[in-house]
Amino acid sequence: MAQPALASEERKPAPAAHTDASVAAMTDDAIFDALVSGKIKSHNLEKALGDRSRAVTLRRRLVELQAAMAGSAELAGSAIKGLPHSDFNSAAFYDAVDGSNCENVIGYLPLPVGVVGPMRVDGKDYMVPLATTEGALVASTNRGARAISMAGGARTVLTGDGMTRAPLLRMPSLEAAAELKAWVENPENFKLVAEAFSSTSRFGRLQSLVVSTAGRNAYLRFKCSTGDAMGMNMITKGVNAALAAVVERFPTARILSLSGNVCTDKKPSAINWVDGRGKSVTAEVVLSRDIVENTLKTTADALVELNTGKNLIGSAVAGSIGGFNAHAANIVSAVFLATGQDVAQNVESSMCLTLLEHDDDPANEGGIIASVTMPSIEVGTVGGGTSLSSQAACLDLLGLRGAAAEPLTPGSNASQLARIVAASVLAGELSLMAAHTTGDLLRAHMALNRKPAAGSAQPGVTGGGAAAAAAGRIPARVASPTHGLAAVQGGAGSFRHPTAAAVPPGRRYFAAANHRAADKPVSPAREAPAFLSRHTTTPVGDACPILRGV
Ligand SMILES: CC(C)(COP(=O)([O-])OP(=O)([O-])OC[C@H]1O[C@@H](n2cnc3c(N)ncnc32)[C@H](O)[C@@H]1OP(=O)([O-])[O-])[C@@H](O)C(=O)NCCC(=O)NCCSC(=O)C[C@@](C)(O)CC(=O)[O-]
Ligand SMILES: NC(=O)C1=CN([C@@H]2O[C@H](COP(=O)(O)OP(=O)(O)OC[C@H]3O[C@@H](n4cnc5c(N)ncnc54)[C@H](OP(=O)(O)O)[C@@H]3O)[C@@H](O)[C@H]2O)C=CC1
Repeated sequence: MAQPALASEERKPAPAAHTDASVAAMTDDAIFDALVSGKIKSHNLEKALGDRSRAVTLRRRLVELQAAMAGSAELAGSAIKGLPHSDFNSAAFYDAVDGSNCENVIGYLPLPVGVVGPMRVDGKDYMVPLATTEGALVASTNRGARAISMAGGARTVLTGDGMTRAPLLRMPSLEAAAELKAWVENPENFKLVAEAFSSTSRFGRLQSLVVSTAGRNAYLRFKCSTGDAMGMNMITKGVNAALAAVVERFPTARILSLSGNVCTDKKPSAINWVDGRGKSVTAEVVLSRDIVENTLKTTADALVELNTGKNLIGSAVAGSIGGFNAHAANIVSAVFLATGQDVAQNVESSMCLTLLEHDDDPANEGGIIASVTMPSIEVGTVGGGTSLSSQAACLDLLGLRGAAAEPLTPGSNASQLARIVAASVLAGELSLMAAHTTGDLLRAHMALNRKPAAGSAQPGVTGGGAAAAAAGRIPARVASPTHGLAAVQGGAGSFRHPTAAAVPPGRRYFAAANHRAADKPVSPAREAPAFLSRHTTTPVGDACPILRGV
């Protein structure tokens, strides 16, 4: 296949830079102002400062500000404080865990939490936390998020919302199994069963009950709404009560298990792919040629061709169920870990159909329509691991902690989280697919995903990043001293900050002052000047780049 990667010389030039030493000598307040004004990039802090703890502290201050722009200013402040970075209150943690999250506890496992964003989803900006040990994942998703926000944001639709549980009943005969099915599926009897189900929860409401039979086995697939909970305990409790009503009518039925695998929980299955489980969401973004070429550094033709060959045909050849994507599971798992979801449910939650299509609108020649359709995202904002302090802080960062409060209806927080999961997957898909088209995958991972032994070159990559770029093997931006590859490979590199001229048009945040596309919405944080003025000396208003929309 032709590699339509843009030649490195066609790419935007790297911006002018501070030297690392000059940045390290600045005060924290001065660096923070430089971050806000776009003179220093947040993801370059470690390299520029040579002090990773200081980098994390400064980045947290920035994320607090960015999250404040996306929602409640004070909430964002407490969110980031709730996510520990230097010390950890293990006694409170063990108290919280006991009786709800883990048994036989012997410790805890620190996992790095990175952040992606601001990413615009349905007109609102989000800072999305990702917990992962796969270097390059956050960088990649961040690139996709940037492309999405530059395009005005992702739009999402929720096409289904119901958790399922399918107990297995063993009937004395084939006929009894058929009779059970007919009885349960009769609307009058469904009402009886639903009443018993609903008596167990203020939020769990039975939506449907479909029976599959196999010989004398009957599988009753209950589907219910679960408010803001992911809902597995809730539905299992409801099903237990509902079955009492069923068994009263069919006393010879034997309940073999509350779960008969037709649910299907934590295992691959076609039923979830076809019928949905949890939240069914589609997220879409329309990207212009400029964004495809300058942010993703590829072309529409290359993306469309690869998506067809890899995500559609390749997955079909592999006999995939719901795996018509590049790496949805990467982003789903990372968001799940950060926000306290049941990570085993990433099996079905990661089912995803990625579409990258040419835009037939003549006004968007060279652009693409990108979407992910995910029928089975199982998430909650109450229950399970969501109430542990660090995970709750990550939900706070999204403004989605706990039960949705008035005037929102119960379930709004959980469904919004599912929409953000889908949009984040869209970001990850766009960036990885772009990297595949340009041959950047391995190089990015050698740079960001493998620490070299002291003094040794990276396996699989010879020479420094700049040398590799000069040889045309890697894109200039990856090889730029402002990014990881040069550093890992021993490139001397200096820290750079963009000049007004060097900032690409359409840059969303951290752009040089006074660049703003007039037709794009303004961040809600524009209305939070008091909060901002407490946190930065950068002027609030149009002159403050961080307050600007795309
Ligand atoms: C690494 C990039 C993004 C470089 O890509 P690039 O375009 O050269 O990066 P750039 O330096 O020009 O920066 C562009 C933007 O990317 C983001 N970005 C860039 N660097 C950072 C960073 N350090 N930290 C945070 N964000 C970063 C950031 O938004 C930045 O904008 P800026 O803020 O600079 O204006 C690209 O090469 C890439 O996306 N590679 C793909 C890596 C990837 O997606 N890995 C995921 C795992 S793959 C896997 O596990 C599954 C697999 C592969 O087996 C599945 C399959 O396909 O079968
Ligand atoms: N039992 C099982 O088979 C399985 C369990 N799990 C585990 O289940 C746990 C999650 O179960 P889940 O049912 O989601 O959570 P919980 O068991 O914590 O139940 C949710 C609780 O929150 C209450 N609640 C308060 N406000 C709301 C609201 N707005 N919306 C919904 N509920 C609200 C519910 O009230 P009310 O009492 O009125 O319903 C209920 O008591 C996870 O730990 C997961 O790992 C995972 C897979 C299988």
